[in-house]
Formats: sequence, structure tokens, C-alpha cells
Amino acid sequence: MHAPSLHGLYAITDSTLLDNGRLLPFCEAALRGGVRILQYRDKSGDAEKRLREAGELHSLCAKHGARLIINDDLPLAERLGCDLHLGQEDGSLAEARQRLGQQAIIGATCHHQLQLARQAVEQGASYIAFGRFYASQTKPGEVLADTSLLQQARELGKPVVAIGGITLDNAAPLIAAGADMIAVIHALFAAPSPAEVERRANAFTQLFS
Ligand SMILES: Cc1ncc(COP(=O)(O)OP(=O)(O)O)c(N)n1
Ligand SMILES: Cc1ncsc1CCOP(=O)(O)O
Ligand SMILES: [Mg+2]
Repeated sequence: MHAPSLHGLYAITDSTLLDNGRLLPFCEAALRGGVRILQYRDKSGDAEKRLREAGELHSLCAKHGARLIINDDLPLAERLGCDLHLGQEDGSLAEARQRLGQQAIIGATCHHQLQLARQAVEQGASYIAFGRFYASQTKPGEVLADTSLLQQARELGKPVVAIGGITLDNAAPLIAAGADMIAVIHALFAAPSPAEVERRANAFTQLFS
């Protein structure tokens, strides 16, 4: 496994948008479009399906030189040898670091609070994620974060992720304010076809060049 670059477009799957056989073709299109960090985010609670889908995505990511990050589920990440993203209610970062090892990418949700990011870094997080920054169809109830937080968070010395309602039209100010990665669900995977996912992924990726 090559050294991960925690920079650029961070694509996150959604089990509703990517149902009916769309998960693999849409994710492959995103990878063709330049995604190198993909998160498997599935809230179904169907353990068998989650194991199968995450395994398939893991192989796909390996083919494209990308990393697969599992949302919420340390045992699944451990079983597949994947990376992990944990929210504030998703278990201990320190335990995850201990079980997945020093090389694993482990991300932490810090909402709109620098203090949560400080704690996450102390507990071994590889990156710190803030948001939502805009109106999000996926998580409308999340508290809004201020763009100034991104610049402040850079002082913690870890890659900074911005998330929440990010589109091709509103991403640039977040990158300018200090986001190393922009995490996107709807503006990428609500696309009507794999070709359009690839086009959008490519356009997001170019915002970083
Ligand atoms: C990159 C990234 N940032 C934030 C989140 C949100 O995590 P969490 O607060 O645990 O909410 P759920 O995604 O689990 O609903 C994330 N998944 N990824
Ligand atoms: C998981 C999550 N955490 C904060 S906002 C959000 C949703 C991001 O999805 P979208 O890009 O569709 O707003
Ligand atoms: Mg979570």
C-alpha cells in the first residue's frame, strides 16, 4: 500500500443514492475521475451486505490506488484491513488506533468545535473533519460551522476536512480557507449516471490543482 495523500476530493457513499446496483459503477466512476479517498457510509445495519459491499469497494480502491475508509465500524475496518472514520458517538479513537495500527488512516468528526479537534489529535486521529459548511440534503440538522475554523484548525498540524453541502459552485472558498480535503456525498453521487459522476469528480479534483 502506497503512502496516502490526505488531499483533494474525499467521496462518501450513501446507501440510498447508491442502491439498485449503483454502488460499484458509481464509485468506479468517481475513482476514474480522480478520487483517492473513498468512505463507505452505510446506515442499514445489515452486517452481511456491509461486509460484502465494503470488500468489493476495498478491491476497487486497491485497483485505483485509492484508500477505503469505513464509516462508524471499527470491527469491519479491522476485518478488511481498511481505514476508519469515527464520529463523536462512534467509539474510542485511541482504541481504534491501537487496533488498526500506526499506518491506518483514522479520521474524526469535530463538528464546528476546535476543542473536539484538539482531543481527536491527542487520541491519534490522522485527520480532523468539520462541518456542515452549507445546507446539506444528507444531514440537514448538523450545526453550521464557520469557514474561519478551517484556518484555525490548520494549527493543529493534521489534514483538515470540510464537509456538508459542498458543491462544485461553493467548494473553492473552503479550499482557500484551508481545507486539505472536501468531503462530498450528494453533489457527487446524486448524479444521474456514472459518466456524470466521473465528470463531477474530475471537476472537484481540478479545484485542488
Ligand atoms: C469525513 C467525514 N466527516 C464527518 C462525518 C460525519 O461523521 P458522524 O458525525 O459520525 O456522522 P455519520 O456520518 O456517521 O452519520 C463523516 N462521516 N465523514
Ligand atoms: C456526514 C455529514 N456530516 C456532516 S454534514 C454530512 C453530510 C455530507 O453530505 P452532503 O455532501 O450530501 O451534504
Ligand atoms: Mg458516525
